[in-house]
Amino acid sequence: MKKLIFTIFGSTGDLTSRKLLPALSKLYKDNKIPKETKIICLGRKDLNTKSYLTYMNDESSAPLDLKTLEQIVEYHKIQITDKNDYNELKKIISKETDNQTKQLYYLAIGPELFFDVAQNINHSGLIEKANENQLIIFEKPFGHDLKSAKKINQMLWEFFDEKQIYRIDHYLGKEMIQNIMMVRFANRIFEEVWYNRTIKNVKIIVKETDGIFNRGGYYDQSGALKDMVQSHLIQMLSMVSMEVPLSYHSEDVKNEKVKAIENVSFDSNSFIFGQYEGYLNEDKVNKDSKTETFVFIKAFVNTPRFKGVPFYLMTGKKLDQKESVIIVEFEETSEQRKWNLPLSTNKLYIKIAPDDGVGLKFNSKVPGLTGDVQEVELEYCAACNAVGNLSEAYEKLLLEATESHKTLFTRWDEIELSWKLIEHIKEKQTDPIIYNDYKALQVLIKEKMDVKMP
Ligand SMILES: NC(=O)C1=CN([C@@H]2O[C@H](COP(=O)(O)OP(=O)(O)OC[C@H]3O[C@@H](n4cnc5c(N)ncnc54)[C@H](OP(=O)(O)O)[C@@H]3O)[C@@H](O)[C@H]2O)C=CC1
Ligand SMILES: O=C1O[C@H](COP(=O)(O)O)[C@@H](O)[C@H](O)[C@H]1O
Repeated sequence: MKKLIFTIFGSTGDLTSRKLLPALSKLYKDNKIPKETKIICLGRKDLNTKSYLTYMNDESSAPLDLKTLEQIVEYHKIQITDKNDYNELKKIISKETDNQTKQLYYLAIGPELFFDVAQNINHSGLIEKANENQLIIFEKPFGHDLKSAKKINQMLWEFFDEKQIYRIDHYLGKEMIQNIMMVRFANRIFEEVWYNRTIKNVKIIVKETDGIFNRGGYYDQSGALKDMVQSHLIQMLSMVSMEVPLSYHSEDVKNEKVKAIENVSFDSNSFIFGQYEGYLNEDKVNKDSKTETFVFIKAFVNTPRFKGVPFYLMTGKKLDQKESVIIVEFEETSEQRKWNLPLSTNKLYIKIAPDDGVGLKFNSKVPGLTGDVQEVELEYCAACNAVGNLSEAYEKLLLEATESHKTLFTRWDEIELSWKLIEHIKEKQTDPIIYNDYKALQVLIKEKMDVKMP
């Protein structure tokens, strides 16, 4: 690839300021994308390139690398839902393009706009079907329910080849999510015990301290189930529970993930939905909204390997800390049971954020003249061992897309099945309880399900 044109629809939004622009400027600075890169940012706001970058810098939670971005960004005001504006866009892009140019079209917009924008891109000839130099990337959530997701996907297959379609789940770009397969399949000590006879339960946890910022318009229609469970949590669950793939090629891995998702069921008595106190005062949130900002679910993966093992899924906003982690808890040994001592169970921690790493808790003798036993932890810090900083998920994903690698992107059947699961949960959804303290939720989970969530 000699030249790259990266076009962003929804370029004035939160995702672009906090994730896409920082990732693109870093990739450019590190010479990971061509010297001849142009980022075409499209929006409705009346801005020029200079005022756009100033605006985005103000909006971003951390300062942008303006020096780099000034070299590659071009802002254009267009109405992305108006097909007539695409003639102008085509002229802008054609000016920069030859047959060596890779063109990526990134839809950093809500799914309600996917249809119009994809159709306009197709009808204006910006992307020709089967041209593998022209790719289209969709942010999550892909649709807002099963029906809309199917409709979008059907339309995409009319306009584009599957090879041109990239559906993002940014958790797949995270270092430790990619490490799940390594930990499972490249270590005899884990591979041997990855079964229901040795695994007691699995906890998949994504806690956030932040609220919804100014995303009320989107979030209030979505809630934690559609915003987080449908994508990130189900992806994590499938990677922990899938069978050994035939090979580590994208399609083989996805085939196994799909089989795992197909076998998921829920204990509907376990469901807990919460809404943080003050949510109703957030901008663009309905004053009587019942949208959940917290969810706890007990799930099962009904495969011979995992039948009977509870998978506790939990995610929420305004909780005690920012933490994404998978905890695999193992059964007691038969000796432990015999001794009837209060010994801990072994626990494997796959730490996704804020620290990237792996931890293993096990029992060990207290050193010295005592026979006591204590729980100790072995820790591996991936970030500490990386050369330079670990790359952020979006850096990895954008780079993969520029190189036409699809392993870290989701396939349609994964998304379709995940939406089916969300529909099952939604059928049993109850009004959320109001919380202002994570401890109260912990107590509730303990009382209701007899499980201690960290
Ligand atoms: N923010 C995040 O951390 C994450 C976001 N996502 C996903 O990315 C997508 C974008 O999210 P985010 O950036 O947070 O959303 P924002 O609400 O911050 O931004 C939405 C963008 O879409 C544009 N837009 C909205 N409606 C229209 C319209 N009718 N016509 C033209 N442009 C429109 C807005 O333009 P204008 O400024 O003119 O209103 C803005 O640029 C969503 O699907 C979200 O789920 C996924 C993962 C994380
Ligand atoms: O997709 C989303 O993810 C973020 C959490 O991602 P993380 O990388 O910070 O763990 C979440 O805040 C947001 O609501 C959701 O849309």
